[in-house]
Amino acid sequence: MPSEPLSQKEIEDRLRELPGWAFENDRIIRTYRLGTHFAASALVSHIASVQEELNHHSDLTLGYNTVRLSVNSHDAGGVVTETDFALAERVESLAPAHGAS
Ligand SMILES: C[C@H](O)[C@H](O)[C@H]1CNC2=NC(N)=NC(=O)C2=N1
Repeated sequence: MPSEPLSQKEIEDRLRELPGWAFENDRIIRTYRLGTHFAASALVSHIASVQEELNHHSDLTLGYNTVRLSVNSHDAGGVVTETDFALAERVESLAPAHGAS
């Protein structure tokens, strides 16, 4: 997966395809809301398995009924790359089955 920094325009273009995601402090971020704390913890576990598979890891924050992801590419110097969006797209594809919004 290319780890070249994406331009601001490229990031904005990609975010248009990912409702709920935003660019903040050189990271892409998303907060999911779940029905229960246990559902939120299950989503964290599922995301962690995908992150291990991709070898790309976000900062995951588990709240009462929320899961917050914040990610960029350390190996590229702490900027947003295609790999971050690959992770975001994988999480977007698995989140609905958890009842996440
Ligand atoms: C050595 C290991 O493969 C690398 O450090 C991986 C691990 N997970 C990672 N996660 C993130 N977010 N960025 C990276 O550059 C990265 N690199």
